Amino acid sequence: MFNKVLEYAGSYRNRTILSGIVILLAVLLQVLPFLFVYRIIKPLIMGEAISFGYITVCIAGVCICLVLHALLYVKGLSMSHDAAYNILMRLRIYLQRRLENLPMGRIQEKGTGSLKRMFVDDVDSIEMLLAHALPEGLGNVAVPVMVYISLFAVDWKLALLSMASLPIGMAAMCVMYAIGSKDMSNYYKAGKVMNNTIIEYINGMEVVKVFNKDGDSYKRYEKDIKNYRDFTLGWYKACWPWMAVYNSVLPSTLILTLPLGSWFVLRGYSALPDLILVMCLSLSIGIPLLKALSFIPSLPQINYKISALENLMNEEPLKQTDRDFNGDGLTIRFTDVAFSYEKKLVADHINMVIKEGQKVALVGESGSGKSTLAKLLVHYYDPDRGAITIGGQDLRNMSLEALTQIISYVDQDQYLFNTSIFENIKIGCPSASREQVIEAAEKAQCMEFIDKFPQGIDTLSGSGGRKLSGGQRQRIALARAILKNAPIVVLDEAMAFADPENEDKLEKAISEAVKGKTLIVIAHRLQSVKNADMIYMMEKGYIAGAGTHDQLIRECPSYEKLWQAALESADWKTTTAGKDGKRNA
Ligand SMILES: Nc1ncnc2c1ncn2[C@@H]1O[C@H](COP(=O)(O)OP(=O)(O)OP(=O)(O)O)[C@@H](O)[C@H]1O
Repeated sequence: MFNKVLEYAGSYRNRTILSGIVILLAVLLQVLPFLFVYRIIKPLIMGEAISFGYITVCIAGVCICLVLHALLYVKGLSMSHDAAYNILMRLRIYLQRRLENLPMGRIQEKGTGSLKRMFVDDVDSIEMLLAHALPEGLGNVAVPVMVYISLFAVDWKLALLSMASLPIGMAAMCVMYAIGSKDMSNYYKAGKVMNNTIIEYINGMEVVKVFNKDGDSYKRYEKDIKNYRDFTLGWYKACWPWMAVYNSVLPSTLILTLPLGSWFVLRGYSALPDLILVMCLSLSIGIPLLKALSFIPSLPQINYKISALENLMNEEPLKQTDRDFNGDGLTIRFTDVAFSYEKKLVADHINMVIKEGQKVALVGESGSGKSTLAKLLVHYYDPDRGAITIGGQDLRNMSLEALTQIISYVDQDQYLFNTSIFENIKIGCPSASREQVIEAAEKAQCMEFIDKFPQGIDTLSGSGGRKLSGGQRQRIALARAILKNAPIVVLDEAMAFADPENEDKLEKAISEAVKGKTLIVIAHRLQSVKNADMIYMMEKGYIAGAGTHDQLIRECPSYEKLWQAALESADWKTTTAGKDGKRNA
C-alpha cells in the first residue's frame, strides 16, 4: 500500500522518509525518560546512596527529552504534512492526465459523483496514510521493537514475560483486519450508492417536484443513507470487539512481568535491578504501541481506496498518437466497425462511406445505435473491431486535438461554463476577435435573445447554462461550431429542444453552421433529413439500409415504416394545431 502511493511521490518520497526518521527520534526521546526514572528508582530500591544533585540531573534529563520530543514530533509532522499535500497534488494532477487520456465516453459513464469522490475524498484519505500512518506508525512501531531487543539483552526471561500480551493482541488485530477488509467492498459500495443518490436527488429535484414525487424520491434517498449507516455501523460493530481486545491487551506489558518477574527474583532466576529496568522500559512502550495501533482500523479503507484509484489509472487509455491530421481529403470511412458497451454489442458490421461535402443522416428507432456511431466518429470510444478513417488516416493514428480541429460535434446537451455567453461561444476558437464571436452569434440566431439581456453577450450564462433555455443553449453550441469552422460537422439531435417558436431559427442556425461542410446529422424528425445526400437506416446496431430517401422508401421496409410513422405523427400534430389555432408541426 505504502509503495503504491510512494510511486507517485517523486521528489517528496525522501521527505516522507525523512519525516519518519525525525518522528522515530522523537519517539526514542519519549522512551528515554523511563531510563532516567530507572536510574533514580533502582538505587532507592537497592538501598544505594544517591545525591540530590544526581536526582536533579536525571530530572533535567527527563525534561530535556520531553521538550526535544515535542519539538521533533512537531517538526516531523510538519515535514510529513508538507510532503503529503504535495504528493496529493501530484496524484491529482496525475489522475487528471490519466483521465484526459481515457475515452470521453468512459469518463461520462463514470458520472460526476464517483469522479468527484475519487478526486476529492479518496485522494484526501491518503493524507492520513502519508502524513500520519507512515511516519508516525513506523516510528511508533520501530521504537518498541528496539526496546524489546534491548530487554532481551538485559534478561531474556523477563523480556519474554513483557511480550506475553503480544500474541493475543496481534491475533485480535489480524482478525479485525481480516473482517475490515472482507466487508470493505460492501461498505465502499454502500457509500458509492449513497453518493450517487444524493447527487441524483439534487439534480433531479426539479423533475421530482413537477411530478409531485417528493415522497418516492425521498424514500430512495432515505433508504440509501440508512443503508450506508447500517453498513458502516455493522462494519464497525464487527470490528469494535477485536479493536477493544488489542487496544487493551497489547499495551499491558506488565500483565505477566510483575507477578512472574517478582517470583523469578524471589527464586533467584532474575536480578531485582533487571526486573526494575524491564518494568520501566515495558511501561515506556505502551504509549507508542497504542499510537501505532490507532492507525490500523483505517488501513483497510485506505487500501481499498488506493486500489480504486489504481483501477482508474490502469484503465485502458484511448488509442491515439501525437500525429497531426494529414489525410488525403476528408472522406469518412467506417470499415466493419463493431462496438459494445461493457459486454452489450450495440453496433456491428458497420460499413459507411461519407464523401467530403456530403450531407448524411443517421436515422432509426431509439436505441438503434445512431449516437454511438457519432461518438465513435468523434473518438469518444475506440471501436472493438474495424477502423474509422478520415482521408484514409485512422482516428487512432492521429491526436485527439488533430481530430477535434477537423470535426465539430454538437449533441443535445452542450455544456455551458459559468462565464459570459461571449466566452462560451469563444471556446469554439479561442483566438477569435470580439467581432468574429458576435458574427458567429448572429449566424446562429443567438442575437435575438442575447440583445434582450441588459448585459447582452457579456451576460453570465449560469452554471451549466442554467439561465438559458434548452433551445438557446443549442444555438450557442451552434455558434461555437460556426466560429470553429471545422470542415466536418456532426449534429446529434440538434433540434431536440426546438419548440415551434425557435425551430425555424435553429434550422437557419444549422444551415449556417454546415454551409459547404461535410454534415453527419442524427435526427428523429425524418422530414428534416429527407433531402440528405445519403441516409443510413440503423436497426438494432446494424445498418438496415443506405441510400437517398426515395431509394430507401422503395428498398428498405423498416425505413418505409419509420417514414409512415413520421407522416402520421405530423398529421396528428397538424390536426391538433388546427384545433387550437397554433402551429405545431
Ligand atoms: N454509456 C452507455 N452504457 C451502456 N449502454 C449504453 C450507453 N449508451 C448507450 N447505450 C445503449 O446502447 C444502445 C444504443 O444507444 P444509442 O444512444 O447509440 O442509440 P440511439 O439510436 O442514438 O438512441 P436515441 O435515438 O434514443 O438517442 C442502446 O441500447 C443504449 O441503451
